[in-house]
Amino acid sequence: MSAPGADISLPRLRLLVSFIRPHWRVMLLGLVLGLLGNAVGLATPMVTKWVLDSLGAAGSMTEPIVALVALVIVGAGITLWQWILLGTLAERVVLDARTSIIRRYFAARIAELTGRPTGELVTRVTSDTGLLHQASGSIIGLINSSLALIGTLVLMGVLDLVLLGSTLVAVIIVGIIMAVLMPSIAKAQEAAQASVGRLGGALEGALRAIRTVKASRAEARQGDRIIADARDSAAHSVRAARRTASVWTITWTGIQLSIIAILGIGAWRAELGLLELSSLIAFLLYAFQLMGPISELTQNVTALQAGIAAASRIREIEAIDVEPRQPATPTDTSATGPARTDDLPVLVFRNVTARYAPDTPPAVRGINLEIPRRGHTAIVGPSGAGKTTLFSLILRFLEPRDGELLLDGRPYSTYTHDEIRARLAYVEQETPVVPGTIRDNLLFTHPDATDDELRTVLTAVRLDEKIDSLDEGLDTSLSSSEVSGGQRQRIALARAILRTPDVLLLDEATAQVDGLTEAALHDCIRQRAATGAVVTIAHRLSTVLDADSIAVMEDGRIRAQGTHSELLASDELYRQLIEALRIADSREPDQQSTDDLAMAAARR
Ligand SMILES: Nc1ncnc2c1ncn2[C@@H]1O[C@H](COP(=O)(O)OP(=O)(O)OP(=O)(O)O)[C@@H](O)[C@H]1O
Repeated sequence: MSAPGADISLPRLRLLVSFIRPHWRVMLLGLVLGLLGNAVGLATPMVTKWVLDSLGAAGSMTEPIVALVALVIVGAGITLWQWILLGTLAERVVLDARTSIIRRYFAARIAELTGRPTGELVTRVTSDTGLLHQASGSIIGLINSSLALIGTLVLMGVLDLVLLGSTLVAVIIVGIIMAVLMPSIAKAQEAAQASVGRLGGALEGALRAIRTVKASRAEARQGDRIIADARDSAAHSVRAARRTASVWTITWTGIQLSIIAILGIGAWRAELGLLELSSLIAFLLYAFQLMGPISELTQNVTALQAGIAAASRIREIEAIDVEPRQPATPTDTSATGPARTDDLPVLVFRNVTARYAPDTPPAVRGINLEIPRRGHTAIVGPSGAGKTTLFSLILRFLEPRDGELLLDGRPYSTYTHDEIRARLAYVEQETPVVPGTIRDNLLFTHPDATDDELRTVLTAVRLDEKIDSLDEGLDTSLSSSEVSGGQRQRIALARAILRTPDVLLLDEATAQVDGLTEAALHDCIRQRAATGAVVTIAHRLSTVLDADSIAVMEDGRIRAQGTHSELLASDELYRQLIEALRIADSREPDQQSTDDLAMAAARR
């Protein structure tokens, strides 16, 4: 990605300033300290001239020397204070930006996050925010160094206008070189940063799929692909480094040549009696000092450009859509819905159509489905039939385009996302556990659950003995290899049944699970279905046979619904699915899913 130009245009500068604005008081103090520091720096050569002018005048040397020492000490104190102040400010700006992005990520709609490479999202927090660090002090630095430059030139002019003329020639040449080279340095830095973002995305994806990468013997190829992004970043950074080096070298040489010129012209003018020797020395001191503001200007412009690029990448993230915190339709008395009775279905789909993007065909259409307050509803169907989309709608990861969902007879729009999810428990198929220990995972939804409650659910999923056998028990990290895939699924199940949810949503793993896990799963489904609602995306015959009601999906629609025997008698696709599941069950148990089975059925 190349951000639109690397210029320091006003709107882009405003973007950077927006990160620093909350800290304007500290900025102001930093600026005042900077100005004081400048004044001290500018005064030093003049006081040196005072020392030289007092040479020979007995007894009058003390004052200027004391003043010189005082200037050095005060200058050091001011520099130290400003340094610490601006360093702290920079860290605060970075922390603020990181906090804001992290909060945004967790508030975002699922589609906003799943549509971007995870690693790139991570890079925005870790790497881009870092660039704000230097940039935060660069605005003050720019003001300071510009004023120092002007102040130095003015005082040089006070000392000798002819010498100032030769100095100005050097300064103008340096200025032109900077103006030409600086934008290209910023562009190169920006491109390097974009490559780092791509690298993060690709690396994260590849590490996530490391088993497949290795099994496919694709380590070298995959590594090369990602290293290409790293190389790309390095190439841009090297270009930036080369240009920065050129700017520096030319600036240094320019200043040194101008000092030699000043020395020559100054000595000649002193000989003619047009310039005092003390003034020449003071002028030379200013000429040496000139390097300070010029190099500061260079560094600050570079930091500012990098910061502006980072700021626009960070603000881009702030444009991502978040889930609303308030219900779309505020609840009024008429919207509270019918009284909650056992007959009232807990969830209802009323003619629901949903699509993932405005220009894509609907993923599900015309869905009418009731989930009773008690019992097990299984959803079956071939791959792409819309099973996961149905779950996404229930969990409100996706909003219907037409129709509506009801919870306890009340439209979803009258609830907040939080209120709805508080009534559900969800066991996802692919990543059922979060990073951390077993305890962290169990307490994830209800952090206040007691150890007794944890033990009860662990017993229910037949994990109690396993946990007891672990050295660190509940505090065993899930990154440890001591916990198998099936056990992870049971941990997720235990978490889901911890506080008896109204609706347990279970996306059954397509991969084969061990016997113990399968048995635990079915016990839990049965127990939960006796008192609450369980909805499964079923991939196993035993789960389907367990269900009180089965919805058969095909091509985004529910084509049939009923009990197992009703569907066997009435629905051809269901018969094919079941036949395929039977074949799968009678075969060596492996990675069968209804998806593969449906394909098998289709071939028959
Ligand atoms: N994030 C997405 N963006 C765009 N289209 C999507 C997205 N997720 C699913 N779809 C499309 O929506 C339709 C239904 O997909 P869905 O994932 O709900 O099916 P499924 O029955 O769960 O399939 P599977 O069993 O393979 O997971 C498919 O045509 C799919 O291509």
